[in-house]
Amino acid sequence: MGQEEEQAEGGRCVTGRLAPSRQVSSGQLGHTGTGCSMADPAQTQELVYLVTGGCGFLGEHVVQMLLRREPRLRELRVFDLHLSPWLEKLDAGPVRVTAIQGDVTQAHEVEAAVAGAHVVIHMAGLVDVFGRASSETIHMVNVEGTRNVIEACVRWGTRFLVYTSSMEVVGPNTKGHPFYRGNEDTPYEAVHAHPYPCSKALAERLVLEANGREVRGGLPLVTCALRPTGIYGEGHQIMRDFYRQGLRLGSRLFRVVPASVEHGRVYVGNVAWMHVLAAQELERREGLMGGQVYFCYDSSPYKSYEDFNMEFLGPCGVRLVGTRPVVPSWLLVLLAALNALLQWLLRPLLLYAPLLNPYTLAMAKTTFTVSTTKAQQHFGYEPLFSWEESRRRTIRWVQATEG
Ligand SMILES: NC(=O)c1ccc[n+]([C@@H]2O[C@H](COP(=O)([O-])OP(=O)(O)OC[C@H]3O[C@@H](n4cnc5c(N)ncnc54)[C@H](O)[C@@H]3O)[C@@H](O)[C@H]2O)c1
Ligand SMILES: C[C@@H](CO)CCC[C@@H](C)[C@H]1CC[C@H]2[C@@H]3[C@H](O)C=C4C[C@@H](O)CC[C@]4(C)[C@H]3CC[C@]12C
Repeated sequence: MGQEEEQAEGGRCVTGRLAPSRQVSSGQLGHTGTGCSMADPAQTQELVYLVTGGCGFLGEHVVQMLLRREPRLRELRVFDLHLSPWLEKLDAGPVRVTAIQGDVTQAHEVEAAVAGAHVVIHMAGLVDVFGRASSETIHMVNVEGTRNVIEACVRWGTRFLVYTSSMEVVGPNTKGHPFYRGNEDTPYEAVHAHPYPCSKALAERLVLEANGREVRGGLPLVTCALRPTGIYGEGHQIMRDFYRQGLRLGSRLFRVVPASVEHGRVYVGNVAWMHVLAAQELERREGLMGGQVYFCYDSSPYKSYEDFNMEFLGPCGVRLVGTRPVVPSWLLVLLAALNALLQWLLRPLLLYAPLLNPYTLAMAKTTFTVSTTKAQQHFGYEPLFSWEESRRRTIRWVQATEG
């Protein structure tokens, strides 16, 4: 557990913008031999993987994990609206990495990327609970983008599709009902009002309903959805925002949510590992895994959102003031509503999108934690990183962000 190698540098990546036709440009990376790759030369490298959203927070970890833990990988296609510079420093060993700048809302771009892929991990999406994007845009990217991915799989005969869903497909709901250490079968009234959870729920349904559809060549499509809770780890933008806010406030943050509210969190490396494992096992266990949902979990402790963040920000010199909320609940509700009003009033002039709004407050105030072993039972998932290792890596990253 937790003994993953450090990310190695070296190699080169040939990136290519999508041509209007279905062909993507690609390049063979030189093998620099780092010891990071799990590839066994004796095994045939035959598989082509496509990761949509592969340049995002989770996507980067999935790309790295695939390179280390999928010995059958021949080509890895990384599809994203914005290609990241780290792609050029990837050490891909003998694997061909194809970077594709594309938009999931454009069916022809998705088709070109999917053609010839054996497995698709679809995680491209707009993660927006702060009102940065319109509900129409969120729907277009998260739902119609997912529809395009499914249709491309059917068209080109790609049989295995793993979708990155979210805990928010279940809750917290608009009524603030607690979901206390629940699992995939726990009854819960899933009622969505916000565009982001609505879009994730619709997209997840599309993916699950597509399981069993006949793809080109006559075989069935096999799909599953993974539902992370709040992901943390290296690259987590919101953690960085809290750290900067703490520094601005004189190395302090103020408790505003009761410590008794539990919030589910999971380390990004473990979420990435779960994606890789699910993708690998879909083929062997299609009868069991096809059409299933799995919460992403590991041994991260159950804590409130703020107390959990302090596990990393504390060692970086930030302290949390108050054992109870320092602001009365009604005032926080008022501030959140005021932020929403300001956002609406200022919209014609500028984008005002603070962390606190009625929706994020409701999320932070509602217990939502999972306790399940379904992924372990269905495809043998065990977290790769212990809590201690996840914490150590995250602290090191937070320290480095302001360094
Ligand atoms: N971060 C979390 O806590 C969390 C929790 C549960 C589920 N998820 C899900 O995990 C996935 C990845 O989330 P993340 O936290 O890495 O977010 P992210 O924003 O860092 O990554 C999303 C990636 O998708 C890309 N993208 C956005 N629109 C696109 C488009 N139209 N076409 C192609 N690419 C596009 C972005 O450029 C980005 O690189 C999302 O589907 C999200 O809903 C995230
Ligand atoms: C009241 C504030 C004072 O400290 C705290 C606000 C915290 C919020 C910004 C975050 C509380 C819960 C977070 C969400 C949760 O972890 C799960 C998510 C699911 C995922 O699909 C996307 C990210 C997120 C919505 C995440 C976003 C930030 C919070 C709302």
